[in-house]
Amino acid sequence: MKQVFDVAIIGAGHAGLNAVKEVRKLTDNWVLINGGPLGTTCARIGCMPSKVAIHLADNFQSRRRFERYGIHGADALALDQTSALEHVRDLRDTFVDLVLANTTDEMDDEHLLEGYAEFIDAGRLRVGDREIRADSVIIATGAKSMVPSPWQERFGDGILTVDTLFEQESLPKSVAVIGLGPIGVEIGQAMHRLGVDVTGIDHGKQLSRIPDPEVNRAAIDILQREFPVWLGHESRIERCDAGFRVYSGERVAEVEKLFLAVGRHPHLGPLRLERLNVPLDPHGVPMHDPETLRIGRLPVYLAGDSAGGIASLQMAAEQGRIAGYNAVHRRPRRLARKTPMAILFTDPNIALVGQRWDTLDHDRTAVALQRFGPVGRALIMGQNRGVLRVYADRRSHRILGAAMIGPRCEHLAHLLAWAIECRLTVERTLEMPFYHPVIEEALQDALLELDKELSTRRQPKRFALFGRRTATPTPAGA
Ligand SMILES: Cc1cc2nc3c(=O)[nH]c(=O)nc-3n(C[C@H](O)[C@H](O)[C@H](O)COP(=O)(O)OP(=O)(O)OC[C@H]3O[C@@H](n4cnc5c(N)ncnc54)[C@H](O)[C@@H]3O)c2cc1C
Ligand SMILES: NC(=O)c1ccc[n+]([C@@H]2O[C@H](COP(=O)([O-])OP(=O)(O)OC[C@H]3O[C@@H](n4cnc5c(N)ncnc54)[C@H](O)[C@@H]3O)[C@@H](O)[C@H]2O)c1
Repeated sequence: MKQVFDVAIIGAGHAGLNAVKEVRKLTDNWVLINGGPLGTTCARIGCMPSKVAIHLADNFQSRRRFERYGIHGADALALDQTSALEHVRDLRDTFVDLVLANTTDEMDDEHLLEGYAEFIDAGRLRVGDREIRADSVIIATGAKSMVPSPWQERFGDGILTVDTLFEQESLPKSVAVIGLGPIGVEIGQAMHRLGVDVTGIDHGKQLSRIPDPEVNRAAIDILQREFPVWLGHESRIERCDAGFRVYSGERVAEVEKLFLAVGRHPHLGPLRLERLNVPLDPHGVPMHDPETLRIGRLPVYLAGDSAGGIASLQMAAEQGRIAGYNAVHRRPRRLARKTPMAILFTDPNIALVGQRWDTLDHDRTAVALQRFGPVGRALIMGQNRGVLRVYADRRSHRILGAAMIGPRCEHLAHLLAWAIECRLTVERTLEMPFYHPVIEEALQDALLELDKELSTRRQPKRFALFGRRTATPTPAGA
């Protein structure tokens, strides 16, 4: 068996698989090492199965609008949770098969090694009883759901996470979702809509750390109409006959199970990184160049969730490509800075684009607020809850960022991200084509509001005079 490679890639998620694609353009002397099941976090427990569950739950939820439309009998509709979970697993298996078919299935034993890797030093790895030498190493080991050890020790039998949820035969009757980040909010709402009695709890005051206070308020308000959302207190848990009693400040819920979504942390423990002798950040992530992804001067690179930055599929793939390229080239490529975007697939969607509220220079920023209440398309869809906030620079008139909760905001977020990426001004964006009746008209209205504010500020004196002169009504027919 081969022992010496140009590159060893640790982890067969999207980061590792994209690294392989880059590396194999230059050399065939590489090995991909993967511990745990193949098929990627995205396809097995992450983006894909969660969105299947959400889609299913949203479809079932739409029965609540039927009576309004004159469609009777919705009360008789019932959801078979076992079949619903089977459907999630079926589609999950399809996604996993698609990943495997295009990647690891075609790799031979010389290129794919199953097992957990640990460093002996920067150029040597141990996988089981095998020692591997590599000129460069790419760490792409993903992240792991956090479960605080005291809770694991005392309540482990009652804890669900995204790693175990979709393996259940049926859902619990009641659940406390602890942690309302993207996972807690998306899965919490889906479980509620699938018939689980959900209580959502977070020790922070923001839902999913939404920095814009208007959007955060609207998101809390909208979710709270479906199930209790308790924010701002540490949770205390004890066992009771029903399962668990969960306290949050003055409030208490009795639930059958606990769904923990308190964060996912880089999965670096088994790698024995201390043997690299490099400084680690407080989360145990080696200090590395965020653009080249290289760790100090070692021929070792970090990519994807294991790098500890934003956990998103596109970011993992892109970092994998950069790490793969840099592992086999002398002149490094740098990670391009793209307009940040985060989309939560709740109903309605929550999205953040570009500059966040808490990083804006508020003296220089014009802010428009558009509610989805009166938006024609949203009314037609019966989904007119939510608010859109768009930020623009008062001097350059460029769009800086946005935060929103509203129907189909996944698409508005992309339009805005592309406008920001192209450095478009409010005026130029308004020159783009808009159709009717579409959700994008909410954006058009927000931009018109910004345009009005920016033009008023641009020429305050002239407009004031002009305004006074024309204040006298023109005689009809003049
Ligand atoms: C529930 C959920 C929903 C999500 N939804 C979205 C979404 O809607 N949109 C979005 O953009 N992102 C979403 N994400 C995030 C996205 O899935 C991840 O950012 C992405 O999949 C990370 O890819 P990766 O390659 O870094 O890691 P992974 O896909 O986790 O791959 C890491 C691999 O390394 C292996 N490994 C670990 N340690 C070792 C070791 N020592 N030796 C060998 N192998 C090892 C692991 O077993 C695994 O196979 C979601 C995540 C979750 C959990
Ligand atoms: N649609 C998407 O893009 C999507 C969906 C799901 C997950 N993800 C990614 O997966 C990663 C993990 O998501 P996540 O939601 O698990 O993590 P997260 O770190 O984003 O959120 C964790 C939440 O738990 C709270 N929390 C932490 N400890 C707590 C405690 N002891 N008690 C109560 N609340 C506590 C935090 O305040 C925070 O709101 C994120 O980086 C996210 O971007 C993305």
